Amino acid sequence: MILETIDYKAPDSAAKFVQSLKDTGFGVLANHPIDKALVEKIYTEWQAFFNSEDKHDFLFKPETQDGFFPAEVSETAKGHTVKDIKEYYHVYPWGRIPESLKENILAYYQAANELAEELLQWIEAHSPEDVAVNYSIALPKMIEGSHKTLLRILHYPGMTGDEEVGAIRAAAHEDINLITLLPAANEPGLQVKGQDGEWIDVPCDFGNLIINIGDMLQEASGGYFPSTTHRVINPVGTDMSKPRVSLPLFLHPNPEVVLSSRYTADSYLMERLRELGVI
Ligand SMILES: O=C(O)CCC(=O)C(=O)O
Ligand SMILES: [Fe+2]
Repeated sequence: MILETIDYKAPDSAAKFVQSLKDTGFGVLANHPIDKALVEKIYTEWQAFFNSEDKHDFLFKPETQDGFFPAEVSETAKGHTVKDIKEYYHVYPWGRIPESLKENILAYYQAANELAEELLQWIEAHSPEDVAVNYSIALPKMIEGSHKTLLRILHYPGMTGDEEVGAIRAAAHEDINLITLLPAANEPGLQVKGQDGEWIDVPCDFGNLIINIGDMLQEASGGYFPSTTHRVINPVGTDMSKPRVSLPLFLHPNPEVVLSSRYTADSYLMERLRELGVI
């Protein structure tokens, strides 16, 4: 499997991008409209937040799921028994956000949502007719004004050597949502699983934007777009002590959106969160 980086501004970018999503579940865009300087500022200021004790004032609320999730309550991926080596913060525009971090993170949330709408339009336009006919409403409409779309700021601390045996930064998993937008993180580690079972590094040049299909779009497209397994591996050697920050935006439809004859967005999400043990 090859993950080709696609120039967002090229005349055939939409067709190439959607082909990549169909073939691999992933698409990598260069030359896209997300402001790199903004992303860099966010990495720096959130790294400082995770290094401070302030984060404990924002402990997540189980009912609303916004706020800080310490490493002790971090996720265990579906089918795994060992917790991931990570802590994270869930940003929703309606949720709690540290005052000094609000401006940049909300600017990013909005810009990334706008781009996501355009990319869903690309996916809609390049879905074969027999697939598109099953979308209950246009894909960009599914996320319009959604309060469920989640921006997660992930902090993977530098490794100390005391980590639980078998634990990695993010164990192999699939995303639950429609699509995920992820700026290349400040350190490598993200890998995607090819159909032959081999792990491939996702091109992580700073400035790339990585997009992947989640289970909800796999469901809505009757399996045409695959929700591909991915993971984040631990750094080794001299990079071992380097922390890593990443910023996935999980695009979630409005809860009442019909995904398929089996699920609405809400019933699907609830089933998956129960499996993850976070509700
Ligand atoms: O940190 C990353 O690069 C990816 C994280 C991820 O896959 C997730 O949180 O679902
Ligand atoms: Fe993921």
